[in-house]
Amino acid sequence: LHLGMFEIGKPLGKGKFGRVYLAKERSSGFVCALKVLHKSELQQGGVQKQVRREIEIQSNLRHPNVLRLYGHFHDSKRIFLILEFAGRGELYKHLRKEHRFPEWKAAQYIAQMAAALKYLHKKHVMHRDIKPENILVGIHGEIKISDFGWSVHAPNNRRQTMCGTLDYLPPEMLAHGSKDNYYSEKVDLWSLGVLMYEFLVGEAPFEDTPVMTQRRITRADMSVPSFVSSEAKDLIKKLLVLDPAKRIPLEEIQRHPWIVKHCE
Ligand SMILES: CC(C)CCNC(=O)Cn1cc(-c2ccc3c(-c4nc5ccccc5[nH]4)n[nH]c3c2)cn1
Repeated sequence: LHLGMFEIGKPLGKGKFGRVYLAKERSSGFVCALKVLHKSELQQGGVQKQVRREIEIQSNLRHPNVLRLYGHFHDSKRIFLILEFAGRGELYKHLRKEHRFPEWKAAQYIAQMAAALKYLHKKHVMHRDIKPENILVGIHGEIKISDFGWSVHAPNNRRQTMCGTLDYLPPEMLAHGSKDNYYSEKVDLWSLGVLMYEFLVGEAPFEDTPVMTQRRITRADMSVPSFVSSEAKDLIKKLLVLDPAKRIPLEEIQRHPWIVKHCE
């Protein structure tokens, strides 16, 4: 594996720790997204061990709704990640353009997210930092979750908050004031509820000033507009539950009437 075997195309995105380019593997014609990380920047950010761990984890993940990491290689200065190319790009751009998704589309996306999370949790991988900015869309309209922890930074209309948006943080990660305290994979159920709300309403349920957002999250203080169907509202209410143990489990999401109705 080395850079010469790839023909580099247009930039696909840029961020804090790296740029991503459309790339084609010369001999096979295989199209991928080639991400370039500079070792010096990783050192400065103190994240090189984390990146090695993430590469190890993601190389072993195989699911239609989880973005593939096919391989990686490096030269003296850079690390190259061979990532799956998602033919329809970033989900948040579609969401911004359409303002909000029709219920059938939101239900299909949530069903795919639940399937991806079920797969990740089974492999004891969690907290994939669920938010629209971390989701790509494949050529057949299927969603691909990725962990952009390293990259989201580009100025365009991603949520402009300091260290990434608070909107998706569950109460148990705010309560003790630090992100490092113990959390279980139930955090992903809360974030899935926030994602579902944003798909259907066009804005996050606790969107406010940073201080107010934290207060509203810890009180689960949100209201669902009347144009949202009662079945959808029922599922949102079963995900945005303060007590992690009381959130609807992934298996039950896939059997929920709102999902079944739109995913026959
Ligand atoms: C440490 C390492 C294991 C982390 C691995 N994960 C990432 O690097 C997360 N990441 C994925 C990307 C990314 C960004 C854009 C794309 C695209 C893509 N397809 C597009 C189609 C049209 C317009 C833009 C597009 N971007 N496909 N695959 C991508 C992958 C950027 N960062």
